[in-house]
Amino acid sequence: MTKLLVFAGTTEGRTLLEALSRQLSRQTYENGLSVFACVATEYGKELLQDGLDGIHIHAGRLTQSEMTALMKEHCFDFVIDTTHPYARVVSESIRMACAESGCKYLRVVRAEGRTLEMERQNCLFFHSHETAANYLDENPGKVLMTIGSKELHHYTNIQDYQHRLFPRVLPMNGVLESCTALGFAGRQLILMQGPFTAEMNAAMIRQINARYLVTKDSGEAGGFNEKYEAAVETGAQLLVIGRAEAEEGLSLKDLVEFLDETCGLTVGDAFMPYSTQLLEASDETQQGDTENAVAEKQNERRTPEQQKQDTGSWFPFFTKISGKSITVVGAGKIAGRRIKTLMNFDCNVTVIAEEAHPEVIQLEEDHRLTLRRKCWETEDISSADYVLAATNDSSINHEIYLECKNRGIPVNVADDKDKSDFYFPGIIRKNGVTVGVTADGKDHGLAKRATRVIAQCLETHLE
Ligand SMILES: C[C@@]1(CC(=O)O)C2=NC(=C\c3[nH]c(c(CCC(=O)O)c3CC(=O)O)Cc3[nH]c(c(CC(=O)O)c3CCC(=O)O)/C=C3\N/C(=C\2)[C@@H](CCC(=O)O)[C@]3(C)CC(=O)O)/[C@H]1CCC(=O)O
Ligand SMILES: NC(=O)c1ccc[n+]([C@@H]2O[C@H](COP(=O)([O-])OP(=O)(O)OC[C@H]3O[C@@H](n4cnc5c(N)ncnc54)[C@H](O)[C@@H]3O)[C@@H](O)[C@H]2O)c1
Repeated sequence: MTKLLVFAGTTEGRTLLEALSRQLSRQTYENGLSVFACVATEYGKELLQDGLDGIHIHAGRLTQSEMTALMKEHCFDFVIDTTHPYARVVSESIRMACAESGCKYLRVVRAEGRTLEMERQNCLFFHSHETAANYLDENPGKVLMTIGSKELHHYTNIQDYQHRLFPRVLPMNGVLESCTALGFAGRQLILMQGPFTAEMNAAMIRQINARYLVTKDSGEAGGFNEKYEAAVETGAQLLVIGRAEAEEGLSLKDLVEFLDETCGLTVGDAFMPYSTQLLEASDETQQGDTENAVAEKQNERRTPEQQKQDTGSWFPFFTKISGKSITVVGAGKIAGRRIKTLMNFDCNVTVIAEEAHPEVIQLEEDHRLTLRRKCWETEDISSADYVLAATNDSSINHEIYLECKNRGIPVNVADDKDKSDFYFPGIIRKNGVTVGVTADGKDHGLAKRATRVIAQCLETHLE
């Protein structure tokens, strides 16, 4: 009998547990494997909700002595630590508890240092302040800067930085002077000394309506965890500059190989690299029949019927948008997101909406679009080359659709894909490359995840 305890809470943890769960479902004898999992956070619990048959999951933070007690009670052969790279305190406790209970400790580290899981949680990593500044220059929205004052000058090339950036710096005369010299006015500056709690960070993000939080890869002492938690909670994107020092341990693949060899298991058979897993996770969990899904995915040979199903219905022509007029009806959550994306392209955006998202209002104040605060009327689209119908009233969206058909204007209807002439893709722009992502309108969550994965990949690999 092999008894495993897995401290999860990251994508690696979930991937490992799913593979172990598949191993358990294949087990024909009783005394082969038993798996106990611990997750500390709500997020970890959410990730683990589906598809983990046969695994006992404990949710909630354990103290070191509770860990030791659990380990002594179950006499685990191996305790596998896949906790977050920034959760150093937790790793340390697990290590100590293993030493006290005599269980063998195995640490899983990320091959690339990080982090599809963090990417999903709104993190982007940059090697230098320059590349982060370039990114911010290309992506609109307010920014809470928590890198101190010495490196701030890297960010003054960002268009409109005096309005977009809110540096949080130490309350010292010299610091204030250097920030003022860089062109930051009093209303942009937050002069406060830390440490800051996650709640405090979140409140500041909300107060300035920041879309981004910029931090150095400072580890615990720099309050990284509190910033990370605040970013996750508010939905702000965390831009992390620099790399944390590498941690020692096994990659997930090596760990699985080790388990298979040492314990006579075949976990590796059901193991897919987690980037693949991430993309495929939703169909897998929805289908429930994970065994079949894995077998199918591993089978390269496809029947003609399957190949037909794989044929895309949406071709990514890249359309010349320069100088074109795009009318967006609605300025809420969805329209707002799309308008922000359009701001990275050279087109004339006109927005028709009764109520507008604050960021759209800000864009109007910055003269980057035309906003007409009114009810939609047919004439509003008369000069449009493309129309996005994104009000929260489906009958209005339908009217817009009919009017566009009447006038031969290509239209996108946010609440009914069957009425759309074009889909709005997930978009990434990096170093002059534009990527558009579609899942053929069949799975928006998948399109979103794929967009995140590709963005991360370009961020890491495209110089
Ligand atoms: C890629 C992305 C671009 C963008 O929107 O910027 C995008 N949807 C995204 C996210 C998303 N969409 C939805 C959710 C809620 C959760 C869920 O239901 O899963 C989430 C998740 C979220 O918001 O987090 C709900 C939803 N979406 C559509 C309908 C109506 C329908 O299906 O008929 C409904 C139900 C509405 C309702 O309930 O009334 C339709 C469309 N959405 C499309 C694009 C088009 C092609 C998609 C494709 O290629 O597969 C398509 C077909 C037509 C179009 O609108 O162009 C973006 C990811 C951006 C990113 O990377 O963050
Ligand atoms: N395609 C997608 O990715 C996706 C995702 C989620 C939701 N949706 C759909 O998108 C639509 C918009 O959702 P939301 O969350 O942005 O809504 P929202 O409530 O945040 O915003 C609605 C916007 O429409 C405006 N509006 C309503 N009636 C209007 C009218 N007659 N004239 C002018 N403006 C009008 C409002 O003033 C507001 O700006 C919904 O139909 C929703 O079902 C699409």
